[in-house]
Order: sequence, then C-alpha cells, then structure tokens
Amino acid sequence: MSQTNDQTGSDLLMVAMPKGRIYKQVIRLFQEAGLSIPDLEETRKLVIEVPEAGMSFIMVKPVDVPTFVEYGVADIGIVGKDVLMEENKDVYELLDLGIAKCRMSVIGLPNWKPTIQPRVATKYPNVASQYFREQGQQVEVIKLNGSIELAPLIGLADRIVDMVETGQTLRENGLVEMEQIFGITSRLIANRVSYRMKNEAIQGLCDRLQTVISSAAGV
Ligand SMILES: Nc1ncnc2c1ncn2[C@@H]1O[C@H](COP(=O)(O)OP(=O)(O)OP(=O)(O)O)[C@@H](O)[C@H]1O
Ligand SMILES: O=P(O)(O)OC[C@H]1O[C@H](OP(=O)(O)OP(=O)(O)O)[C@H](O)[C@@H]1O
Repeated sequence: MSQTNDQTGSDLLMVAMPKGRIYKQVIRLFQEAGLSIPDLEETRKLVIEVPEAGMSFIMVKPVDVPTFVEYGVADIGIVGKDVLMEENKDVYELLDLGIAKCRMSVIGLPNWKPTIQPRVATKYPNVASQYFREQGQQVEVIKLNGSIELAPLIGLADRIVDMVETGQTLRENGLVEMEQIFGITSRLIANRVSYRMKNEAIQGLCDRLQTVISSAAGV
C-alpha cells in the first residue's frame, strides 16, 4: 500500500469507525496490519486525523456507519452484518473481518405456542419482517432499541429476533433459541465512488487486513 507521511485533509482515507463493542477489535486488527492507530476511545473528538496511517477517522454509532459511507462523507467503514442487512444501503461490502462473531436468531420461551397474529419484538424490523414473510408467517413486528429479551418475559411479544453470542442473556432469562437466521461478523464496506477514485489506497488496506485475517484463520 502506498502511504506517505505528508498526506493531509482530503488525501486521507476517511474511515467511519463504530463506537462501542466492535471498536477495540477493529483497532487491534488495524494495528496487526501495521497501521499505527491510537486508541481513539480516549478522546471525545469525533474527527481524528492519523496522517501517518494515511487515514482520518469519524467516530459514529454502529447503526449509522452505512449511512456515512453511502453518502460518501466516509470512504470506507466497519459495520456488523446485522446492520448491513437491516439498513440495506447502497455500498460495496469488501471484506469479512471475522470479528464480533454472533448470529441473528428467533428466540422465545420454551413453552411458546403459535397464535393467530403473533407479535415479534426486535431491533431489526426489516430483517424480521423479511424472514417471517419468507417463512409464510404473518406477524406484527414491534421495534425496540434494547433489552429485547424482556419482551417475551412480560408479554409484549410472543417471540423476538435478536443477536446471540454466548447465549448468556438467553439462559439468564429462561429463553431458548428457536431458529438461526444468519451468522454475523463485522465487514469492511466502501462508498461506490470512493472505491473507484481511491482504489489503490482502499485495495491496499483490504490486502493488508486480508493477510492478518487469513493468518488468524490459519489459511
Ligand atoms: N453480543 C454480541 N456479541 C458479538 N457481537 C455483537 C454482540 N452484540 C452486538 N454485536 C456486534 O457489534 C455491533 C455493535 O454492537 P454495539 O452493541 O456496540 O452497538 P449498538 O447495538 O448500536 O449499541 P448501542 O445502541 O448501545 O450503541 C453489532 O452491530 C453486532 O454486529
Ligand atoms: O448471547 P450473549 O453473549 O448474551 O449476547 C447477546 C446479547 O448482546 C446484545 O445485547 P447488548 O449487550 O447490545 O444489549 P442491548 O441490546 O440490550 O442494548 C444482544 O442484543 C443480546 O441481548
């Protein structure tokens, strides 16, 4: 990857970086790929230039990453497959980073019984609607923003569609995983125009990251 130390402003690759859970894993991956990224979580700054890595970072909510990338204010971004499926934005999905592994599942109480117009609570209404439509099941989807597992416990919904990683949240709330919908990992995405205009830099980054991912996977 051709990187110089004199890149400034718009020469830098603008990266939409998700705040929160994925962040530390992404930074580790970038550092293993030889990119000297400081711990950006230490600061409340939202735009952080790292000229020595040829990149500038904007710190955003994970769910907003595809929006910043689709509009081209970020050239690339890192986002979970769950968000990509839900948001369905017009971006290139370049690389499976293999981090933040979990799965999207249908979850319910063990004694769940089908009802006429079942209610499904979820943070992912598009994913849930599409899944049940494909299953030929009519459901009412209720959008929540967190603590989704609460819904079947207190009678808000019959089932939920949510992520499962270790299964701890399910176990501690007496819920069971009924069906797995798809597997989730974090992905590197790119704006369509940026991918053409800044191809050398973006492809170079992909190649560096791919080397780390492949060696971690023992390929
Ligand atoms: N339990 C989990 N295990 C592994 N990966 C997860 C888990 N929960 C979420 N993820 C992945 O991490 C991404 C970001 O999750 P995170 O909880 O940081 O953001 P969020 O859901 O937008 O939270 P908040 O609304 O609290 O900011 C998700 O989109 C998903 O890809
Ligand atoms: O299988 P586990 O390892 O228990 O992980 C799964 C939990 O993690 C996520 O919740 P999060 O921590 O983001 O909380 P929230 O959705 O309630 O905000 C997800 O929505 C599940 O509740």
